[in-house]
Amino acid sequence: MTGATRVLVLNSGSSSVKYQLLDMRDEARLAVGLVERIGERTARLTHTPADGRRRERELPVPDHGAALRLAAEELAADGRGLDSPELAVVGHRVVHGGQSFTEPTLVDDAVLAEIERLVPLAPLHNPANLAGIRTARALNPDVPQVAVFDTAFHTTMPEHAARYAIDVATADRHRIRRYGFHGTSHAYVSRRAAALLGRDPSEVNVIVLHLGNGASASAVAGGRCVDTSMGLTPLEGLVMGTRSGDLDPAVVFHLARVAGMPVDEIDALLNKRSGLLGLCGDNDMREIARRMAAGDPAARLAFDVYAYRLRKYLGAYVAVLGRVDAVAFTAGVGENSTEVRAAAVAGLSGLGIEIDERLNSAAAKGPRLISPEYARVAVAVVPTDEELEIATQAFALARPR
Ligand SMILES: Nc1ncnc2c1ncn2[C@@H]1O[C@H](COP(=O)(O)OP(=O)(O)O)[C@@H](O)[C@H]1O
Ligand SMILES: CC(=O)OP(=O)(O)O
Ligand SMILES: [Mg+2]
Repeated sequence: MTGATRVLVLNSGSSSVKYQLLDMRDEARLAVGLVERIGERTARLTHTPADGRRRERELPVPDHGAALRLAAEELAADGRGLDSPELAVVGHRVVHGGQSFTEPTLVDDAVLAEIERLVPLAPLHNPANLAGIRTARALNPDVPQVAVFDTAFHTTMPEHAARYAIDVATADRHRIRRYGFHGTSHAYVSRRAAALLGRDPSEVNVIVLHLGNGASASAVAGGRCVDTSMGLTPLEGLVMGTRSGDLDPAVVFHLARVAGMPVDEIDALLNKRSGLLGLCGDNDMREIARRMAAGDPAARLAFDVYAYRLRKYLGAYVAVLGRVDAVAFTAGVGENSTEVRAAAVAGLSGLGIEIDERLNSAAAKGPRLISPEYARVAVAVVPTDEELEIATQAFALARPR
């Protein structure tokens, strides 16, 4: 491999920026960083270069542009700033690509304008992603920027899965349909699950359970997504750390009419104060497991609601796929919580889905099977790596051919 081989990956959330600098020759991480609490009185930056000597700073960071300039300063202090000739491309996670973007895309002014046009569909995420792209461009106008969309992998969903059963004209006018998110992770993990079975992705049907702070399930048939649990926004579907997931839409009318809540307050309630946090006051699954072990009934209920929703989606996606070869657990909770994995598949042996308790609780890293050998469906733990996937896609697009 000749020429520049480094990729900077930016993942801008609503109040944080995560970044990684990778060298694509060996996929080594040259730096990993996080700026959190952007816009609050003091933000915190954590930067860990390849030597593992972590640096931390607390300071006010007003917006995402300022966060990226700070990250660039830290990288420059390592001799790896955005002006380095080794930098091949900057890859950006962009949450909402609507129906416009089905693949990673080299950013130009038209692409920026289209991401801007999608802001009403993702008011918390897309502005942060845009700020990241604009700032990276300003810091080095010569380095290509590639946008990798959370929604892209789900654009293969058939119309009957993507449509809500509402008036078609209204839906179309306002671009209301099911888009799905976490696509980079679902794509990566479904491919890795196929590899774990020693099969080509085109030959296998996989259910992926991405369980982080945000959580979503997807049904992947022969490498293509056919359904996913998030919808117009990342609020639909599974119970999450702070989001309710599925509920009767009439709950919203009820809160407005009977409780007198303004729409922004309902939005905040369902997105930020619901899910596990709303049910028991904690959104960290480790804490919930600890409280549950100590006999705390609220934590128990939160866990049961979470696991029950997961089980329902598993059953639904067995029906969607007809034949399932693998179920893959991923992200913070999926990779680490033996309790959640066990509860999610409890009672599903009739569907061929079961796990081996010893394998499930073994302390292991990396992709691994946790189902008994005789089981019809392979159940696996497959660590996700959205940053590596974004870097790989961005590098492939930006490399001179
Ligand atoms: N050892 C663990 N056991 C159970 N849950 C864990 C463990 N480690 C992390 N988690 C959970 O993972 C979640 C965060 O997942 P992560 O994929 O990092 O989230 P995101 O990227 O969406 O912010 C938290 O709820 C945390 O409690
Ligand atoms: C889209 C989404 O839900 O992302 P996250 O899990 O990072 O909040
Ligand atoms: Mg994550």
